[in-house]
Amino acid sequence: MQTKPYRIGTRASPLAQAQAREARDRLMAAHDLPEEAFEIVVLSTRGDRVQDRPLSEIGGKGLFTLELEEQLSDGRLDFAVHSSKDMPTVLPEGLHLSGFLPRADMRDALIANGSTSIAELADGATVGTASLRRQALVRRMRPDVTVVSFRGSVQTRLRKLQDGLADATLLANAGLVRLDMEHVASAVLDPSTFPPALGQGAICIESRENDAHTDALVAGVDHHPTRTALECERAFLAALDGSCRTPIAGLAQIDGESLSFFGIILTPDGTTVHEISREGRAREADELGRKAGETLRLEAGTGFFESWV
Ligand SMILES: NCc1[nH]cc(CCC(=O)O)c1CC(=O)O
Repeated sequence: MQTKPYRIGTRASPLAQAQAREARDRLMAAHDLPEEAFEIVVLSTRGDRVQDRPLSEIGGKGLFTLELEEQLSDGRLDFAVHSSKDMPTVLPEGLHLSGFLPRADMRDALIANGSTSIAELADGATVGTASLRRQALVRRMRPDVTVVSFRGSVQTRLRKLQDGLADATLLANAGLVRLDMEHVASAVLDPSTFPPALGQGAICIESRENDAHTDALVAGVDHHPTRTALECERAFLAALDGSCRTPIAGLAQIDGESLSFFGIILTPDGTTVHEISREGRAREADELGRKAGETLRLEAGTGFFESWV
């Protein structure tokens, strides 16, 4: 019997803390443990502190996980809770993703003062987003739209919208749901025309590879179909060397033993697009994602990746 509480690491944003509580609540239910068996440790990360520049400029996704991973590696934390889409494909040595909670809504929500689609936005409207994927997907449909950088927590971005810094913004619907803010969405966008980020909507748990005790705990909440979908999506991302500089989107869906995958890469202005769809077996998720990424990489050619970095 564990005597000290499990130390759960999370970033400080309200969304990150809601995700940590969801992981804790699921672990409590799965193992019939009291709330006191867990302690949620809130850390501020470099990615959270630097909000005036796009992520792609300040060093990418790793900045959101660095502080948590340091404390995880040296044993100050037992595990960390993250949004899968914020996780780099390569983790620090000795750490692994030991669990995936059941994926929530993976779609993007449009928040646009009444417009219920990208097509309906006013001529020359301004869209606030710091995501290269969202920027490219919007500009693909609406080259007349101007994109302005919006970073910060969900609350910060909604405040910027209210302050008139843009006519519309896009947020992960899963985040709105977790914050009980679904009502702010003007529309939830169809993944076939507005594909999500790889990993969007799925909460993951990161822990030490040699910590069998934590692995056994986390196994109680690991959701197999979500893990399989994420294996495919992360293999796709890794094959494309998914730096934060390439607009990239996609989705793996599991139906029993089968898997269907859709992936897309674009130039930031949305004028050049390469897409791929693949059907296969769930048990080959990793290979299917990797091959889809390699195929797309060849099709696009090296010039595609070098044209704007
Ligand atoms: N980059 C920030 C981030 N990371 C994960 C989510 C949403 C929650 C999720 O995808 O599970 C968000 C906010 C957003 O994109 O609106």
